[in-house]
Amino acid sequence: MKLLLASRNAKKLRELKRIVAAEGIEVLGLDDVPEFPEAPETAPTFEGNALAKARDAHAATGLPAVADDSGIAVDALNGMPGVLSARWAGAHGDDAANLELVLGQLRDVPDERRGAAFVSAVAYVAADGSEVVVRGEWRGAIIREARGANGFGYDPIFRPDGLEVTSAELSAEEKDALSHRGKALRLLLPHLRGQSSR
Ligand SMILES: O=P(O)(O)OP(=O)(O)OP(=O)(O)OC[C@H]1O[C@@H](n2cnc3c(O)ncnc32)[C@H](O)[C@@H]1O
Ligand SMILES: [Mg+2]
Repeated sequence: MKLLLASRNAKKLRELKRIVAAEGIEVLGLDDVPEFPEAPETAPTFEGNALAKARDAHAATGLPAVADDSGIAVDALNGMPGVLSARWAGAHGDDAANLELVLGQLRDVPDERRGAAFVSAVAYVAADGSEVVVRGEWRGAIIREARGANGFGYDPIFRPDGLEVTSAELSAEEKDALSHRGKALRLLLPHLRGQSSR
C-alpha cells in the first residue's frame, strides 16, 4: 500500500517514516504529490488538527493519508503551549525561540513543579475515507538549560521521566521506543496493516 505522510516538518516526517516504513508500507511525503491547499491548524485540540491535515491530504490526492499534530503541554503553564507549540514565540517553527520562551516562562518555577508531557495525535484517513485518530503521551520535566542535538523542537529541554538525559540526547531508536509519536503510531499500525491486505 502507498501511504501519504502529510507533514511539512522534515524532522517530524523522518520520525513518522522511520516507524511506519518498518512495516513494509511504501511511504510518500508531500513533496511526492502535486501541491494542494492546506487549511490552517486552528482546531483547539491535537486530534482536530491532525484530522484536518489528514483529510486535506486524502481529499487532494485520493491516497490513504496520515498526519500528526503534536506539541508540549507544560503543567505550570496550564497545558500550554499545547496546540500552539509550533508558533509559541510568534514565527511558525522557530524551535530555538520557542524553547527559549518556555525556559524564560519557567525561570521561577521550582523543580518539583516543572512537569510536562509531549502529546501526539495521529489521524489516518483510509483510501475508502474511513477515519481513525490515536493519541500518545510522554511524561517528563522541563529542565533549566537546553541539552543535546538530536530530535527537534522542544527535545533539548525535555527530560523524560525515569531518565537522566533529555530527549535530544537519545538516539533515534531510543526516542521512537519511548516517545509520544512512537506510542501513537504503534496504536495505529494494526489499522494500517488491515488496509494493506485488501
Ligand atoms: O504541521 P506539520 O506540517 O506536521 O509540522 P509542524 O512542525 O507545524 O507540526 P505541528 O503543527 O504538529 O507542531 C508541533 C510542534 O510541537 C513540537 N514538537 C512536536 N513533537 C515534538 C517532538 O517529538 N520533540 C520536540 N518537539 C516536538 C515542535 O516544536 C513542533 O513544531
Ligand atoms: Mg503544523
